[in-house]
Amino acid sequence: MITKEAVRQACKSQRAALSIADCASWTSKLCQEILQLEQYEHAQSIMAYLAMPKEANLDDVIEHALQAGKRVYVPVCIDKTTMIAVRLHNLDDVVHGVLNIRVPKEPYEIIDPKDIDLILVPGSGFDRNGGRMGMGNGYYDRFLKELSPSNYIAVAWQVQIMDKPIPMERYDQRMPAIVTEQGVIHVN
Ligand SMILES: Nc1nc2c(c(=O)[nH]1)N(C=O)[C@@H](CNc1ccc(C(=O)N[C@@H](CCC(=O)O)C(=O)O)cc1)CN2
Ligand SMILES: Nc1ncnc2c1ncn2[C@@H]1O[C@H](COP(=O)(O)OP(=O)(O)OP(=O)(O)O)[C@@H](O)[C@H]1O
Repeated sequence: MITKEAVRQACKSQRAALSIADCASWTSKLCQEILQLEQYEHAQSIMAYLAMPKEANLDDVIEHALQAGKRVYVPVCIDKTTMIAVRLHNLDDVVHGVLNIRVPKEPYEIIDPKDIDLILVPGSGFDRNGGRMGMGNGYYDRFLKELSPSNYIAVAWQVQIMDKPIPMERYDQRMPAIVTEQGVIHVN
């Protein structure tokens, strides 16, 4: 049997092997796909994430949302298991936090996850049934646990959609849909 960790390493190394030029070329298409989502259009508050290199980048979506007057939140990990959503007013108001991920400057304006209209969820790999492989700390699994799937959607590059099912465990949250630069994959 292939272990979850082996699949995680495969997903992560596959993403690391992407070229920066390819990622850059997919970014504007991805942004367009997200802006077209009905849930995005209707959302007054969104939670995005500040992408790591080669991760599906949402900076243009964040910029658009801020311009459109939506409230924007991004994740901040405060310990090994807990992630909070912190308001971002400006993409320039960030510092480099743990693992070099950008985070808003303190003091943090924290929101209750239940009060976010749309959460864009990152991952290292997904399958067509909404199976998700994250970075391995279970941050999003815990964060999404009590929320309705209508309030979140996964984001990835199309090459991160695996043909084989992602091994799912008890705590793993299935994604209702995945948006990539090639469109939306709806899960039955
Ligand atoms: N852009 C972005 N922000 C995010 C996440 C994410 O997936 N993407 N997260 C989603 O949960 C949380 C951060 N979780 C992360 C967990 C591990 C690693 C990571 O790269 N770990 C290293 C090993 C640790 C180390 O270098 O010390 C690795 O996997 O090689 C990155 C993010 C919150 N913020
Ligand atoms: N709701 C929860 N309560 C307790 N433990 C949890 C919960 N959700 C996940 N975990 C634990 O967290 C650990 C990491 O989970 P998993 O491998 O699914 O992370 P991931 O989804 O890949 O990571 P991330 O969400 O941080 O990107 C596992 O040991 C899992 O059992």
